[in-house]
Amino acid sequence: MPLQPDPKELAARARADLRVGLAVVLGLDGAAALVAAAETLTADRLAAMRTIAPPHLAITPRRAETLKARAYSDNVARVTLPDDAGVDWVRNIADPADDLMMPLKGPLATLRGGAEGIAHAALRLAKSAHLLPAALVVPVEDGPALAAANGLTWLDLTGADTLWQTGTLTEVSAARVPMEVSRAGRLHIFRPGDGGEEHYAVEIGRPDRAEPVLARLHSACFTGDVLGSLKCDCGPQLHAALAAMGDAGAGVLLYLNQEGRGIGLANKMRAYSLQDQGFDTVEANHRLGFEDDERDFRTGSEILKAMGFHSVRLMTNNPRKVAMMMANGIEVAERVPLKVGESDENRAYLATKAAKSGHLL
Ligand SMILES: Nc1nc2c(ncn2[C@@H]2O[C@H](COP(=O)(O)OP(=O)(O)OP(=O)(O)O)[C@@H](O)[C@H]2O)c(=O)[nH]1
Ligand SMILES: [Zn+2]
Repeated sequence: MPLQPDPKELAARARADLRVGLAVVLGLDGAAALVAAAETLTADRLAAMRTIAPPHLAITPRRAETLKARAYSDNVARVTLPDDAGVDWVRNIADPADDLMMPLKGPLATLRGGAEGIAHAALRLAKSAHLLPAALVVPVEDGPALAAANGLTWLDLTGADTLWQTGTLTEVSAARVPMEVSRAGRLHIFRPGDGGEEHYAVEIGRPDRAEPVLARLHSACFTGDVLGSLKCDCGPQLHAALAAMGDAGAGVLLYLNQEGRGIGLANKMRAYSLQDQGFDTVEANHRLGFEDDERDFRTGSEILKAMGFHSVRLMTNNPRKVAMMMANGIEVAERVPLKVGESDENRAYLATKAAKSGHLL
């Protein structure tokens, strides 16, 4: 029935629900569970969830490692909630902000064996909602009935394997934007079909689609791009890439809204707080429960293809970007190094990226 939402549309609704603090009901292979994000959980909701069945808290194996809890899986760790645990307990497990002040959170009991698919999906949903990757999970008997009785979103993940893939991107508008680097600037806006962030393509001149185009995949960095933060090299890289395209008379810069290497600005500021406590950029992401890089570079290759490009001269120091382009049908005719903006403040950050994330110095 065309009026009914499909799983991708329901997932978009579920993400919005989690962000406002609503629980959602997830189903997988005949099992079902009530799921709420740890970050937005209220005491009332926690109490209501407890009346249904004993909850557990799904966290990532990365976060479990910091908390010295056994994950028993590469996908998710499921921490049993003590009877007297309230929202503060849940938040302290989810959020590493006070780890150093209150290091003893354990010993934490974790579940071993049994179906973990829903707990894993709950983490993926929380991540894609740019919340902390931690979710309260309460197994339920009849998912659709519970959802219908309480006006909650029911999302059955059975067979919905494409749910986590980037949605199709559609160009929604474009217009001329004369810029300092080039009068012949044009901004294109692309919207994904999954309700996620829009991404932008800045086209300079009229690049020949038959030739490799000078290209940059730039991930949004509010602090670097807008505030001129000295903690990273993003602002200088953005401006140097645009200037090089202006000089060449042609190029395309994709401005991908993947703030904080895909964890969102709120989580990036959590990571910055941890960096002020002495952790490096990679350790900070791991303590929060994220991988060091959560970006999906397929978005970039999809936009390039939609614009008619097949081959790029890619301005980057990140070999992963090159590999992802090649794996997704865009030829990288040349890698053009982009080394600008090194300062006393970001030297250690750049060295960490080279040592731990494979960036080329
Ligand atoms: N999580 C996290 N993200 C950061 C940090 N510093 C910068 N970022 C983000 O990192 C991303 C930088 O991306 P890019 O400029 O594409 O950099 P890159 O992967 O190093 O690759 P190239 O610049 O192409 O060599 C942006 O999304 C920033 O917001 C940090 O300390 N933690
Ligand atoms: Zn930055």
